[in-house]
Amino acid sequence: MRDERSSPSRVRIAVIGSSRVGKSALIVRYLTRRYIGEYHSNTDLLYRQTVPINGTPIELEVIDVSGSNLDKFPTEQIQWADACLLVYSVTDRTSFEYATEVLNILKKPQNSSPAHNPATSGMPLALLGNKTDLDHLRQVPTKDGQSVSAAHGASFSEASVADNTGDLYRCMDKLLAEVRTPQRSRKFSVTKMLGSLIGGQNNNNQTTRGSVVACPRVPTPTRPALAAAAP
Ligand SMILES: Nc1nc2c(ncn2[C@@H]2O[C@H](COP(=O)(O)OP(=O)(O)OP(=O)(O)O)[C@@H](O)[C@H]2O)c(=O)[nH]1
Repeated sequence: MRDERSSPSRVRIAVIGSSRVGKSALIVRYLTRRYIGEYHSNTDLLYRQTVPINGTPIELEVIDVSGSNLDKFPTEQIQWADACLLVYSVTDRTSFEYATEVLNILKKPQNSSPAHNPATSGMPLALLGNKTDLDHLRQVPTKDGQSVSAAHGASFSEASVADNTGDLYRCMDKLLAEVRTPQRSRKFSVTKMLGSLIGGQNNNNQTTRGSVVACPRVPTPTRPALAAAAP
């Protein structure tokens, strides 16, 4: 039975995956129900929106971890988050291997990885295979995603952000609902990290539409304004 008193008023999700798997498209789809086909960003983005979870308004913060810097493991972003969504493309085996690698690191015994610490232990995890509309190009069978997620205690979904299949909403809603425990202690200043994410004085590219805020760490002129996706 749910304990409403333990519900956090704010939930932070890190969305992690290789480049071009559809992380940005997925986040914007979830937050706005709209699909923007082309994004160009080589930096992390932060989105904020108030969403109702089981009838309770939750302040949702989502970090879209850029897939351009895969050589640098996203330790800070994972430590900042309450839950992680690992995204791969079913048409890209390498992206599945990267998501598996991240799950492996997160589940390694404590102290064997800088990302694994008391702040990430027990963190809700979800694995999502995107682009199921491109089934003719599929390189990752559904059963592979199922077995890897089961082995790591992560929930598993496949979805097409382009086709707006319902699984992506169920996946995100489930992850949010799983974040039931009070905010964990953190190893570093969240305020400082958010300051670096949104770029301090360089925050003049911030785009707001309703309660969705996209905050580029550095100006990214090639990224279309989020407002373009809204009615
Ligand atoms: N066919 C198809 N294309 C998709 C889907 N989701 C996203 N895309 C496309 O995949 C490409 C990459 O999407 P992005 O959202 O920019 O991917 P990303 O993971 O944020 O990429 P990085 O910013 O490089 O990390 C874009 O051309 C999207 O239109 C999907 O469900 N089906």
